[in-house]
Amino acid sequence: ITPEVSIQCPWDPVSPFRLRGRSCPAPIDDDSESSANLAKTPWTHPPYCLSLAHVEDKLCVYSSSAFNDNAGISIIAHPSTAATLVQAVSNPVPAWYARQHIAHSPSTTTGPAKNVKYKVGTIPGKGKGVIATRHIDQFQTIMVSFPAMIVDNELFPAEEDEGPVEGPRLFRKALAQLTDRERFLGLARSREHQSVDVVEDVIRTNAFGITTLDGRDAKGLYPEIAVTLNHGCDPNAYGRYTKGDLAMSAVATRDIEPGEEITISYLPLGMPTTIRRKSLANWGFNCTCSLCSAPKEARDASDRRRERLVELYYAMREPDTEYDTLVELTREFVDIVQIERLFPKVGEYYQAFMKLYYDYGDVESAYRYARTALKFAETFADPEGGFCGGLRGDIRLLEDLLERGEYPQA
Ligand SMILES: C[S@@+](CC[C@H](N)C(=O)[O-])C[C@H]1O[C@@H](n2cnc3c(N)ncnc32)[C@H](O)[C@@H]1O
Repeated sequence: ITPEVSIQCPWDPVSPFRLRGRSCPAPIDDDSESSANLAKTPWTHPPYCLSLAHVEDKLCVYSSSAFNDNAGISIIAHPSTAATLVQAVSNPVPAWYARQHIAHSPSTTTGPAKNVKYKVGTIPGKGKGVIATRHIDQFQTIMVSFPAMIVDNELFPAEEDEGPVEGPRLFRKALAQLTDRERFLGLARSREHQSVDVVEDVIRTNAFGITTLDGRDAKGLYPEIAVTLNHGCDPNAYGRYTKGDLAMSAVATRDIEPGEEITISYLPLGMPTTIRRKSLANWGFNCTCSLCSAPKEARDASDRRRERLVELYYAMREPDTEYDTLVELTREFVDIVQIERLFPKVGEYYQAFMKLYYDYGDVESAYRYARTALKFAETFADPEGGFCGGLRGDIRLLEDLLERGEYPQA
């Protein structure tokens, strides 16, 4: 690693408090030459690196004690990934707004809990949970959390495989360098009976899957969200991750009234009961959410609708599907999405519709679906992420086609 080399940061921050187009600092690791650059970074400890047997580059622990109002962060990543995280970790902006929602944790609250529309209370059958105290509008951000840890998925092979033997050493260092260790250790574990490292267990049980700016899959641990929000199979909130500032927010998928429990889905949305049960086994609890505890007929009806969505998805793609049939199938699909309230998936679904209608030469409908897809994606996905960027490009292309009128009519 050559310290002088500065790579172009793949992120143009949206925040007005940060500069556009700044380059990322050079990657640094534990060799003496590169650690001379430590002062230019937010890292408060020298990188602690291990060369893993089957991995090309080193994996290192990077920590910043000041991050997120001194809660601290530890990151286990390749040096090149850590370099792309420097901007987000240096950003002092999140502190005031990340902390304003932690009303239930006075020891860590530095300011008045303004705008907090919920409280933490007891939920029958689920332990603690989050309850709305005021009306929350659909699409509103309910809470924001910043990560205590980010770990490259290299340390998390498939459940049945053993992780690299060096894993526990990296995990231990990451925990030791965390300012607020209680915030981490207070989280649930689900493999206490097995010989799994505590840090690994906490992360496997509570972390969200995220992608770093350089496209690496990782796990992000967001304690405030993980410790409070219970799982719902028909949730009224959705976890939205924004790469540029590393925030995870809970966004309302529909209007929420005071007294309602706020839930997110721990699983991909839209799964039928049997698959949900199997997947939830990973968390080791019997789901008592509104859908799982609904009468059997209601659950079966929901399952049928969810299974029907998959059938429709394939039927719409059949090459011999007539245009009129496509329109009918789309209507049925949209109706089910409404009934099952799968609003965070509208971006993805409507993007697929855009492609299909375009293939049928119906550019006007393709354009309408693309616009709606973008509106939902900007709410539930990362507005600066690749999915939204791709949609914006598609919309420009479709606008251009519509303006020129140069396309075969449906
Ligand atoms: C991240 S914690 C959420 C807060 C937790 N209720 C508590 O009191 O600490 C996840 C745990 O909450 C419980 N939980 C979450 N969603 C649930 C659900 N839908 N049904 C039953 N228990 C649930 C399970 O014990 C699960 O392991």
